[in-house]
Amino acid sequence: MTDSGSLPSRLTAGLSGQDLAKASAGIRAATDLCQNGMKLGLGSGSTAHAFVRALAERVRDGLDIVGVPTSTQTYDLAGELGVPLADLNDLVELDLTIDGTDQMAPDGSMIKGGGACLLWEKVVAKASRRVMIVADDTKLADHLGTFPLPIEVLPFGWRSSRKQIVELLADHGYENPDPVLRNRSDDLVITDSGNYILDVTLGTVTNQAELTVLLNQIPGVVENGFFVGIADGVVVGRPDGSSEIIQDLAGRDADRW
Ligand SMILES: O=C(CO)[C@H](O)[C@H](O)COP(=O)(O)O
Repeated sequence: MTDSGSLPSRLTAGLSGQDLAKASAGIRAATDLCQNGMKLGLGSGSTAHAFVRALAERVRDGLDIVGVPTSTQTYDLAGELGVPLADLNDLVELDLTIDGTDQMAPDGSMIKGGGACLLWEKVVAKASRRVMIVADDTKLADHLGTFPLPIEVLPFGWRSSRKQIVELLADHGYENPDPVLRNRSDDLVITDSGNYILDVTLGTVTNQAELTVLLNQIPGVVENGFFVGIADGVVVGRPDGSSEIIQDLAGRDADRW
């Protein structure tokens, strides 16, 4: 389902290239996927935030939804824009989550966590009956792994957790894995749950389903950025402002987009 209909200029003014692609995916998701009465998971990152801005316009026009943010940044943005918010503990189950991705393979598996929000993002996605991803077309890859995998670890004993991560990855075919503690502008990145992020570049990944289980068995690993069997579909935005909705990704048997 491709759409290159006109985009509201107040949401796209001055944007070009990848930013326009992100905005077009976000606007399409808010326009075509959100309906009255829905309990929505609100993703994190610039593409999900383009969605939140477009959703806020629909709320101002009368759309009746409630949102659960997947990060403090999304909580702040959605709150400022007047999107009604709720605590996941008060809703327990959601109708639909719209979130971004760092990389998506043709079977719908993803690497997420470039914005350090993977833990809340996975909790919210797994609480949702349906998960749709918003992405510019650079995020679609024939396989995962060129984007470094984020792994959220407890600060307590993180060096021991890191050592076990290295051993696990080496045992599963990855040469000299080197998880790096994430810093931004020389400051250690601390997640919304008070944890650290280790980023590890893996190259070509084909065993993401197995790794996602094994990584989470290491004491101190809180969550990893593989999202396998979670996305139902993707809204792909392109630099010309067009967008396409691809449904039924989970379990899709394809090795190329
Ligand atoms: O997983 C995420 C944050 O943890 C984001 O969804 C991901 O990093 C994509 O971000 P952007 O839309 O800015 O490219």
